[in-house]
Amino acid sequence: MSIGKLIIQDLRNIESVSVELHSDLNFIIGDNGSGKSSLLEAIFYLGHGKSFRSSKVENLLQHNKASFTVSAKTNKDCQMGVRKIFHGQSAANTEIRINGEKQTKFSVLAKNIAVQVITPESFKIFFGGPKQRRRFIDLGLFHVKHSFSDHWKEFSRILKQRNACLRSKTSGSTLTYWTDVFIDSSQVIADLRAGYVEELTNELSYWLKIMLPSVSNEIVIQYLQGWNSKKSLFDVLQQYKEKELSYGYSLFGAQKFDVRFLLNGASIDNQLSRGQQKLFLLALTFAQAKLIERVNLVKPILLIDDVGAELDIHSRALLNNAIAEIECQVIVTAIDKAAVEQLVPQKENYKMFHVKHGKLSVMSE
Ligand SMILES: Nc1ncnc2c1ncn2[C@@H]1O[C@H](COP(=O)(O)OP(=O)(O)OP(=O)(O)O)[C@@H](O)[C@H]1O
Repeated sequence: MSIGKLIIQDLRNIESVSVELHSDLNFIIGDNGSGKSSLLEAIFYLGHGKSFRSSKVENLLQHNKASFTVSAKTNKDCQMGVRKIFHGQSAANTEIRINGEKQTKFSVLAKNIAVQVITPESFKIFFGGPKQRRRFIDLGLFHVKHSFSDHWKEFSRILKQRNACLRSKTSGSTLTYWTDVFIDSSQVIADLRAGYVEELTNELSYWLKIMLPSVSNEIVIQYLQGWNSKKSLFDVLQQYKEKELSYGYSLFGAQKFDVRFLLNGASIDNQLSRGQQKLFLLALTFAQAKLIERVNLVKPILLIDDVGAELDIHSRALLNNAIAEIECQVIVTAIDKAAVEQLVPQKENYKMFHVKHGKLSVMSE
């Protein structure tokens, strides 16, 4: 899947844009504050129903406007659109349409369009707390293992109930019941994730060979399921029953999973340079995109914001090799043409746009 026509209205500094994107590769060039990231925000919103930079969706709304709209026509003739309408400070309505039909859930849109973004901040966040890593892995699972979404909803419901018991210090049969179902549900989620991480690891090695060839054979993904892998979750919860009751929430289980990226057995963020970390994250994202494509037959859309940041000429050339290989729609932003010089293909198989004050124009050579 790739986006052909993209229409954006009243999103950040973009008042009105209607543009025909290239199905493979697009460059968005513009000064700081011109609206490059806003354009990526619009596409990301279509795939995720949220912003990639802010937890508040109202930050996407252009000042003094009451709604914003993003719509796209894909190369498969699928027309999809979202309008977010705000009423005063907090409440907002979301109107979602696919091929003219009203939809109530973003997940329906997300099944039709898989969008992944890499920004200069991504790698810092990614190697920081576990939140981003969990989100990344579960996004892949959502697209690749179709039963995951229902299992995850069920797990979240059970976790809530179990936490309510622990919070209110309800021990006895009610806690036993919720603990039993929590264990079963955690195991289902953990098995799905373990399978997915294994697939991702295999795919990653292919992309690392292209983007980080010098260390590609030494990098592994370590999966931490959320409790000691040498013990059953039942035994762990027995052992820490009092501790969980005193904390008032579940300390172990599938909600606590994480992944570590190791180079020769030690965390890669202490060993790779920032540019290499960015290449690693790109390789990981490309690997995930490829898995999504293989299973869904929907080509993900990759957004790379400010590609020049952290990457030297050599690294950009490596990224170029990966972009040539990925066969997904790629949208790259940069502050000037020089930053994308190594990424521009020989054949004119791309489009380059200039953005200024939230307006887009096709750039001539
Ligand atoms: N809600 C909003 N309404 C109107 N304008 C906004 C809103 N939020 C941000 N802006 C403005 O939009 C402009 C574009 O921001 P954006 O992040 O897209 O820039 P950019 O081209 O990616 O710049 P940089 O290269 O610095 O990252 C900024 O000048 C910002 O002040």
